[in-house]
Amino acid sequence: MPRYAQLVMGPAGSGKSTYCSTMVQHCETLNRSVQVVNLDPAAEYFDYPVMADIRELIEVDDVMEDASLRFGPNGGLVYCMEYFANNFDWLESCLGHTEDDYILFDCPGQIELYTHLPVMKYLVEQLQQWEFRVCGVFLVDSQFMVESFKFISGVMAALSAMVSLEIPQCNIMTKMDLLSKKAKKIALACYRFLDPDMYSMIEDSTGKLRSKKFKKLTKAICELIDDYSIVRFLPFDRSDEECINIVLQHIDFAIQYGEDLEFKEPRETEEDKSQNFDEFFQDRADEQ
Ligand SMILES: Nc1nc2c(ncn2[C@@H]2O[C@H](COP(=O)(O)OP(=O)(O)OP(=O)(O)O)[C@@H](O)[C@H]2O)c(=O)[nH]1
Ligand SMILES: [Mg+2]
Repeated sequence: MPRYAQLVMGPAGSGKSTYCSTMVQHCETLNRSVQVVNLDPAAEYFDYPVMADIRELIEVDDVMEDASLRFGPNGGLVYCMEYFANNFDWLESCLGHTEDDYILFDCPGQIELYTHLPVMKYLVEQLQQWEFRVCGVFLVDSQFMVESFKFISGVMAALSAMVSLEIPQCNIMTKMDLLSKKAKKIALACYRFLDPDMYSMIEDSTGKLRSKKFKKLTKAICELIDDYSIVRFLPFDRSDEECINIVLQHIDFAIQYGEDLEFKEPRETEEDKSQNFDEFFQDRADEQ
């Protein structure tokens, strides 16, 4: 039986931990069992029950206090994640092996983990060896939509995670509830941000630039994103059950969740019913 995992990634403060707790609550109402693993060694607060917590293995504060290592918060976190990558047996013992596991991994917010460090790739490979089907879930704060430059960098971050992890990935625009009604309507109606139209981004962003060099560079970056044409976003509003459901369905589809679940009897078609009626009346006629 396959096991299922969502790797919840994204820049600091993009709403990863909130996404995990919202999903857990949503799945509870659907009567689906979903567990969460905290992979953020610097996490201080989250409001979901954890099945495993990386802080039991290593904590950033301990690394920073170590006089021989002398790391700051970011270096300390990278050290912790590398330590974690060398100790996957800890994770294996925490995960155990239940059939039809569905686990959310709440990852840290350091962007370099998704752009060029190999730790997340090692984790994906390890999970795949343990028969997990992994879907990347990359969160970007919807406040990024306010400015084209910010948005382009958000798209680039999502794209580098997609390219480096080589797994199905759903990109999600979080905190949609914070957008004003008008902004939300525009975002949803014209799909400019959800299905990025890089050519209108070029016009938007290069108009403000004076330097020709930067104009050219921005244009080249936008064209690169457009060439890949695989970055799309789903809106995520934690107060809207329908919205949460659509996101979950996309992810389930990407990892084919439910494909191996027990087969349910199809409903009888009209033809079957009439056949049964025919048999019934035949039996009654035979009896008489
Ligand atoms: N209104 C609103 N606030 C949100 C939403 N998601 C997250 N927040 C708030 O944004 C802040 C950061 O959210 P977190 O879930 O901690 O973000 P994170 O990505 O886990 O942050 P790090 O682990 O520090 O990288 C918190 O104050 C949340 O309450 C959302 O959908 N709507
Ligand atoms: Mg968090």
